[in-house]
Amino acid sequence: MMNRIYVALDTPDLDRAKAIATKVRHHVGGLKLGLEFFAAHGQAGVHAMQELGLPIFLDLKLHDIPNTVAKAVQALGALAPAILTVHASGGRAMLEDAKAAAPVGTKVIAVTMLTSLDVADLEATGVTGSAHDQVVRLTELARDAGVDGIVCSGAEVAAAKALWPKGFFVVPGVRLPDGAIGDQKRVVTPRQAIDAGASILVVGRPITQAEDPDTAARAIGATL
Ligand SMILES: O=C(O)c1cc(=O)[nH]c(=O)n1[C@@H]1O[C@H](COP(=O)(O)O)[C@@H](O)[C@H]1O
Repeated sequence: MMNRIYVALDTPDLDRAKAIATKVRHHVGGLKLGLEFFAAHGQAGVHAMQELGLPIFLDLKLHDIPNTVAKAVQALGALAPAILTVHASGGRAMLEDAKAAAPVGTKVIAVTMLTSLDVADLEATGVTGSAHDQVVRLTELARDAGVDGIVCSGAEVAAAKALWPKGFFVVPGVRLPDGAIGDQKRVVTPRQAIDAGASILVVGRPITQAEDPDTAARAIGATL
């Protein structure tokens, strides 16, 4: 079974990103590069990380008008990432155009409700109802727009998968029972997320902030 952990290399320091990736490369299935890394290093930084030979998840959570997102996806297509994220709340036309602009081998994945939000945060943005309802609504939108899958917390992934059995489900915000939660709000254990139907897990600080990232990645993998 392929390794389902993507390590989130959230740092603006290219040498640090490379050092962590080199340490954990045999214990993760891929590397996730996000806004922090991309803002600092752009496409050249992604190329540098591709030298490690692992699949790249480019997590830029694009959210803009359809034309702008499609053109950005087209420009990023040169990197041929395995996975690319957009925000589901950008709407159906944006999702359709993002998918149409992506290379054939790139999964376009729609972020539903960030794992750093709770119901009160959602309500402050004008959306009432539970996290479950919001994830279900955006999962249906993403599925009907023809993208490849969604990002949600481990608390909603079972409901999302029931609506979309062939979808690809990315679950971040996972923590071992004794782990520091930080800014995340809807957290489950890695094992709970996999049991509930996650296709892959995104794990950042529990690996990158550990004294020994290699041991931490192995310990998480051993619970799956
Ligand atoms: O799209 C994501 O990967 C993502 C979506 C989401 O709802 N929540 C979330 O935490 N993430 C990302 O997952 C990673 C979680 O990092 P840690 O909380 O350090 O494990 C970060 O890189 C976030 O950008």
